[in-house]
Amino acid sequence: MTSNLSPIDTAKFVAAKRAVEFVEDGMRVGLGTGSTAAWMVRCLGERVREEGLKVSGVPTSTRTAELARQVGIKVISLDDARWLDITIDGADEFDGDLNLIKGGGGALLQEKIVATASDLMIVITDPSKKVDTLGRFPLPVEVIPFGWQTTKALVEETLASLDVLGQQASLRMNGEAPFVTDEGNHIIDLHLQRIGNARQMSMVLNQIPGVVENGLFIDICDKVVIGHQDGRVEVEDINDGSHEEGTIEFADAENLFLDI
Ligand SMILES: O=C(CO)[C@H](O)[C@H](O)COP(=O)(O)O
Repeated sequence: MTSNLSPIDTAKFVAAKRAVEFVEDGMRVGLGTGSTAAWMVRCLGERVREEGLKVSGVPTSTRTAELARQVGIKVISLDDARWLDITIDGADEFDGDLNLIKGGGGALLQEKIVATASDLMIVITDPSKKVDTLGRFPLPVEVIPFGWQTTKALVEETLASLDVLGQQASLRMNGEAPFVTDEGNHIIDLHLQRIGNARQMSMVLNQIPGVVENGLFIDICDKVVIGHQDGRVEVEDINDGSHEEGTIEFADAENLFLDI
């Protein structure tokens, strides 16, 4: 099999293509955000257009909503759906218990709400994002703009009392201005290197006034689909401990990308 996609995009496509096989007719589907999730939206759109699959999608960002509409997926709000059958999203890191760091793309708040409202949460990824212990990727923390510098100082004080190696916190920027999320908030990235107790870290961060949510997803993800650049795909399920392997045809991936 050949494709003009880069090896990393091929791996993302392979994971996305396998993951959308879990979507069934009539399902309400949470649509993640990021470059891997974008492949999933394209692959799901292909099933909608070519198989007549009927799904309603709840996007986790304005970017994803726009792409979903472009590829023919019916878009509804979470309030319309109330509860979802499945969510498929990317991640910045995952560990052996399928706990995650998310929010590299700045959509962690909607992503966590949508994933938590889903019967099944699937993460799609390439193998490079697997870690023994979370924390190599900077942990995003969404904070309200009011008094963000005070909130940042409180976060730094809290880090000093926890089992972490690094304690540097930086405001995420978009050029010269602070990055603004879809909900009008800012993001503080925590450069920790290693999070010894992710569950505790998540709970403690969310107790700080001004913090809206953090990017640790604990006990939320059910399955991880890992795509490889040669077309191999692995599916791990944390609930039943299963591990399956297969292959995905990726020669047509580029067309899907260019068409939409
Ligand atoms: O959490 C996210 C966005 O908030 C993304 O899922 C995460 O950043 C992974 O992105 P990509 O697939 O582009 O590597």
